[in-house]
Amino acid sequence: MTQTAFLELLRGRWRDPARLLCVGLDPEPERLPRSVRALPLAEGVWVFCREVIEACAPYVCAFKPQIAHFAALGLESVLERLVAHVKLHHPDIAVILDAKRGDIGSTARHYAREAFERYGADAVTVNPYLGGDSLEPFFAYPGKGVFVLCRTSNPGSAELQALELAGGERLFERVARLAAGPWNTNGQAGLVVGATWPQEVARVRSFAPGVPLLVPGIGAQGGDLAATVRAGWWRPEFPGLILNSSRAILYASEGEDWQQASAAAAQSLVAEVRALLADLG
Ligand SMILES: O=c1ccn([C@@H]2O[C@H](COP(=O)(O)O)[C@@H](O)[C@H]2O)c(=O)[nH]1
Repeated sequence: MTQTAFLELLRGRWRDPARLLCVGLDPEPERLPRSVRALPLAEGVWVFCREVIEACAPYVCAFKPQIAHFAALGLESVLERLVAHVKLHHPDIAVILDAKRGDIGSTARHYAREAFERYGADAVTVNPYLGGDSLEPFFAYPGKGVFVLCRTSNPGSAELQALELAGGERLFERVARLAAGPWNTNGQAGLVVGATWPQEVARVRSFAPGVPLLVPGIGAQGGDLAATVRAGWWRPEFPGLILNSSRAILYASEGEDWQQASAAAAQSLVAEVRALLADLG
């Protein structure tokens, strides 16, 4: 069966231009609602994530499972099942596997296979530190999105990513230029830029026009939603922003009304984005 290319999935969901939300799936056993914690761990994580997917599906352009949250618990099979669930029940919604892979080519081939063949993700996050050749195995997959870490949301990200290179360009700017240009051999490149750095979102947008930006950092990390949308939004038919929120949606309520609480949090984020876009004109 041919799969829809990642950018086509985004275009489909962006027919509603405010549907820029990506809900991150970062299960944390101690934060699961009491009734879910009563289940065996694998069953609890499956039920919790599946219900969040169902509650939030109307509001999202993508889901982003974070692989460490599953692998650390030995729950890779739950992750496989969740991706398959999205692909079966919501085939128009993209799954971005947040794995931040990066290694020499021979190993990177296995990471790419893991993301796209084992898990069946539509896109994956990768670390560019080893250079363009380490990313080739990911870009070798036609139609699969490759999100290159550019200016990450964490407090220490400037330590390396903002270093000034000879000639004055900063490292993250070089990454943006390379990822949008020569590295992007399958035409499905994206960049990861934190909502905690809206000015850098604007810089990255100027180096990578029209490239989708995966923007974590709103919600639990306190990133600036309004400034981010203004800085990174591209065009009405291709807004170019995937705004990730994980904990603020997943754990909107840690009580037994969690499905409704997650749906309400997702809906209100989309409403906020809609109001911001109306202001943009
Ligand atoms: O720069 C980055 C890159 C990835 N992440 C990941 O996104 C989510 C954010 O979770 P919140 O609960 O919304 O803070 C998480 O999976 C990170 O690993 C990021 O935060 N920053």
